[in-house]
Amino acid sequence: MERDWIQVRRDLHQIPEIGYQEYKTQAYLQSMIDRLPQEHLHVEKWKTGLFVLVKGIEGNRIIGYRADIDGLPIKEETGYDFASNHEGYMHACGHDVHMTVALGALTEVVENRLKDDVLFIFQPAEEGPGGAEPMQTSDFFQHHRPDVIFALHIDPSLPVGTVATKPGILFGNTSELFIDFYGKGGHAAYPHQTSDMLMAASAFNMQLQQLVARVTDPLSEAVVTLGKMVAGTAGNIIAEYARIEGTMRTLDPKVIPLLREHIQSLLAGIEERYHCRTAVDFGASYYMVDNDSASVKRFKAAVENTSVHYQEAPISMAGEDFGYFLKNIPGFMFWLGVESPYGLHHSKLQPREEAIQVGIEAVTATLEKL
Ligand SMILES: CC(=O)N[C@@H](CCC[C@H](N)C(=O)O)C(=O)O
Repeated sequence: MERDWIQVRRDLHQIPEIGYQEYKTQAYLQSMIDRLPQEHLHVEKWKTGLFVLVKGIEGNRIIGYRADIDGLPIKEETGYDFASNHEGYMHACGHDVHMTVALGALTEVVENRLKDDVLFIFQPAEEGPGGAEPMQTSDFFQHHRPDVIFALHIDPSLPVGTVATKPGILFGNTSELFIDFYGKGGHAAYPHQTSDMLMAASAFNMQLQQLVARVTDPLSEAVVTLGKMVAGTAGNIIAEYARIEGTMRTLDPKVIPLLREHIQSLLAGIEERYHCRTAVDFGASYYMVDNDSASVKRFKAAVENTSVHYQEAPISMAGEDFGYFLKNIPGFMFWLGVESPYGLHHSKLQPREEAIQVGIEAVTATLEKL
């Protein structure tokens, strides 16, 4: 059956919702699945996500395919006439494309049943606080645990028609970082009577970067980014409170606890120097995406039989909670080229929509051969 996957992607693009708020998204996905012949389908809700099991002809194995479904708190600036209807939120990480490709592959598999069962996983909260780990503890997953699993992520830097991955580590380990600074505010003209939290948070930011320069082994690879800092109320009031939000990424999972330990010690110094109290929360952490070499080999062979071009990918410090699936089940993740002048997490991200059909072709071919 011919479907307009570009329209589906545009519909999903208009309703981005953040982690565990994906109610409209779940309802939209469910409505698309309801239109398919139901005979060999079983749909199970999990929080704001969905499991969709397609029974195969023999059903000796289960192949898992996961698509993440959440959006980001970014104000869209694409100028699309199908831009986000949710002010301040955007599918700026391509999960609208991920879901559309999954629906396309699901439709193919329902219409041309495979030998194996296929479990499609529409997973909430990839951007945080993480859905992959808790989803695996559900009864449904425990009873339909895939033997092998894979997923894709769009890549704005790759041309349309290209997919890329590698055996071994593809994405790093991550840990979020949230710190509140509590001090004493006051008049801009009397700093000696205050403890300035804007200053404390700035000092912490400068010291934090030195951890990567001087604490971690240069060969172990690490990056620490603070993406948000909030402090103060007006130009002539010394800030009594500041908050920073950030993330750390490493290739070696042992480096995350090391960074956390040094952050605690830096904060003890900040408290003493700036006469303040701090509270740190390391939020969610994601395990690295470590691709199984044999599965990558089968993926490469599968796509080489199609019009899709395969190439080897470099390691990325992006984080992906799909790593938690791969911690327990062999499989892999790959990049799908979408050629956008603006990158992931950018308000002008514009994936080329021809990539959707390429994704459907690559995923369907892989489901047949994995
Ligand atoms: C592919 C991608 O962009 N993933 C996100 C995952 C975020 C993990 C977590 N919320 C964190 O910020 O550490 C990424 O930012 O890499």
